[in-house]
Amino acid sequence: MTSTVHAHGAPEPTGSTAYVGIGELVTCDGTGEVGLGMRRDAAVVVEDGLVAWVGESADAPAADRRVDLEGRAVLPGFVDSHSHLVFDGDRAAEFAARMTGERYDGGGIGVSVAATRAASDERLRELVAARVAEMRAQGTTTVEIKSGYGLTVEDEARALRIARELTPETTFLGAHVVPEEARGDRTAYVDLVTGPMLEACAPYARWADVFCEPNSPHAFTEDESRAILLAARDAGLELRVHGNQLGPGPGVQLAVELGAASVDHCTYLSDADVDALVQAADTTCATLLPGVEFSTRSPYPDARALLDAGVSVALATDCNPGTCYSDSMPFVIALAVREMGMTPSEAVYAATAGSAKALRRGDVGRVAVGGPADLAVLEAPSHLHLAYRAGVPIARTLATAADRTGE
Ligand SMILES: N=CN[C@@H](CCC(=O)O)C(=O)O
Ligand SMILES: [Zn+2]
Repeated sequence: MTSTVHAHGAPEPTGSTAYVGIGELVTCDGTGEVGLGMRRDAAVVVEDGLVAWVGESADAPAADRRVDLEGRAVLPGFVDSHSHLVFDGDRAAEFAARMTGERYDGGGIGVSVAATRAASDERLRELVAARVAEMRAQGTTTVEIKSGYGLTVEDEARALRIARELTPETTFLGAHVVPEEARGDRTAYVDLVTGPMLEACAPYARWADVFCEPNSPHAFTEDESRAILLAARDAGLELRVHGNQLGPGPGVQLAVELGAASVDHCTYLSDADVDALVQAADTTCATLLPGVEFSTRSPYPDARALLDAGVSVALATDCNPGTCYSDSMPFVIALAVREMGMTPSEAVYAATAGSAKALRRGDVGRVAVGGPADLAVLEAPSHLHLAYRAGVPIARTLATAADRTGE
């Protein structure tokens, strides 16, 4: 375990801290409006990285330190359950081309693969750490990180080793695309992913993921995806799927069939896909990534319809160099409200407890006594301001529990 860090890198002091004068405390305890568990004039006492007490500010017990938040809102730190932070290189020109009409088809991933392979361990480690620090500065306290820009046995294992230094939520994505050198023999590449690559990566990964997308020549078919996910499951990894991003496809049904924790994107869904997600709501979340629709000029998924049908909806950034180079959960919340029909409360829940569910984590994404003290604070009196003041940096991490490195 590494030591606890504040958003700005200062160590969390040992002993207890009473955060008092919280104008609005969002606990996500499942009660009240959409489960947000809101309390007014609240206080939270944090001790050694854990929440030790929650209650009325006036009743707060004595602590080693007392911090008056003067009416600010406090909420669980955001849970970003989908990111691809281990990369080098720049694809800003690809983004600019899309803004004038170019379509995204996954072809640019090869550019990031070449740059990432060429980077030293030290440089990659610095890049990933800086991105995680940027997330924390905006209120994110749990992050999932995928591999997928290595696509050789050594480069994928390296990406996961580096990611594992920062989070236990690491995901093996050797099946991101078929790399250029393997295009002539897709079967051989699938054999590599399900064989030596999986074996080298499994020790550093909790999850396995596949870019299942018949609408991209670079990604994986339903049969290829099933074979890769089954092999990963046999190796002890839990499953997630990139599905239905570029058009209708088999991703959602496959994720549900295999009991994946989440199917991510869900931009193009059929009625049968929605039905399957409703049936599987206890097991499989639909993780929506509206930063991708923003950055690829694509239609947004209909979150309103999914929520009304009873689907478990999560929100995440998908921070990556191609489809969304933003690691801002407040930006995602604002898009979810403005473009996908979610209420501000639904969006905050989906970005905290909902996204924790997509990682099968019952401990994070909520504020509960005995749980990790992962807290975000707003320069605002209410969670409504996250969407209301879009683009303004009002969220920051207030406290984090000890970094959970999975070691
Ligand atoms: N679609 C697959 N992977 C990423 C994009 C990766 C890239 O373009 O570099 C995504 O989730 O959108
Ligand atoms: Zn992704």
